[in-house]
Amino acid sequence: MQSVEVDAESIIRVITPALDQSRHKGQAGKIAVIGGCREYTGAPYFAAISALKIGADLSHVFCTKDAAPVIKSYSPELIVHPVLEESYSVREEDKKIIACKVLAEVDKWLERFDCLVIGPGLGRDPFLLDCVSEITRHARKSNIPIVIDGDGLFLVTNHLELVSGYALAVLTPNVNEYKRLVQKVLSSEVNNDDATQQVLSLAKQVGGVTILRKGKSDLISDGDTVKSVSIYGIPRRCGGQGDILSGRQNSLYFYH
Ligand SMILES: NC(=O)C1=CN([C@@H]2O[C@H](COP(=O)(O)OP(=O)(O)OC[C@H]3O[C@@H](n4cnc5c(N)ncnc54)[C@H](OP(=O)(O)O)[C@@H]3O)[C@@H](O)[C@H]2O)[C@@H](O)CC1
Ligand SMILES: Nc1ncnc2c1ncn2[C@@H]1O[C@H](COP(=O)(O)OP(=O)(O)OP(=O)(O)O)[C@@H](O)[C@H]1O
Repeated sequence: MQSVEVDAESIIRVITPALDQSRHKGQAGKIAVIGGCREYTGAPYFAAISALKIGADLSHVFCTKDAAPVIKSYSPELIVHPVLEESYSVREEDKKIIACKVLAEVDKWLERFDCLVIGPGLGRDPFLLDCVSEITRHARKSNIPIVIDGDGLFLVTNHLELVSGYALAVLTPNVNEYKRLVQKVLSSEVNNDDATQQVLSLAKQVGGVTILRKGKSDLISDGDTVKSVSIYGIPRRCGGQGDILSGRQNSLYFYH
């Protein structure tokens, strides 16, 4: 099976709304990133700021208390909520009540968002991931589009029910994340000889979510068709490029 190469630049030009003096703040997009912990403060920043650079009006970050002052210091444009907690800062007996508080804090804002990115720099702390599972469930109940990236993919690969059958979810796996997804969902290994068919099967098997497999050519499938984007960027492969993609994806999803 062949993928269809698309002209991503032309599509972006068509879907991005023109600047218009009659619009008010928020109409070009209110997005949020769920991510950022002790180790990773760059990833949520890259995702949140790139959504703004693409044209969103408001960009929020929900991160751990440790990560928040750092992310705030990168940019005054971001609205940063220090609400997530990792196990090391929560006593066992307080976990239930803290989890409820985290969820209540996020719920206050959730319905205002046009799209969420879940995962850049989230880390893998079990307590934090449990809270993020609940946030994902709430977002899904409210029909908010979600882009899952980074450690969010680690979470959903182990809990496929969080996204399974949710057509408003986009998963953006890199090489490692894709391999884990293929092994979990298709019980097989990555097949680069028929990459198009495999990404199609994967998207279908997860119930029509969109899979964007990052690589030399990005392959994108919703379980019905497969598109590819082969525009070449820069030859450097430094950390953070996927985070920028997921943040931009967030704004573009809303425009589309
Ligand atoms: N500044 C920040 O805050 C940033 C934070 N980040 C956050 O970190 C979290 C974990 O994400 P991650 O990117 O570190 O883990 P993962 O994707 O498993 O890669 C790890 C190793 O896998 C390999 N490898 C990767 N690609 C490959 C390829 N194409 N082909 C072959 N091998 C490949 C390569 O291993 P090596 O070759 O060095 O052995 C690489 O070193 C996540 O939350 C993310 O959002 C990042 O966004 C970066 C900026
Ligand atoms: N081998 C490659 N050649 C050209 N472009 C690539 C290659 N691999 C990835 N890319 C591009 O780089 C972007 C980021 O992909 P990458 O695989 O680095 O994501 P990631 O590992 O999730 O990034 P991050 O460091 O932000 O976590 C993708 O949009 C993809 O188009």
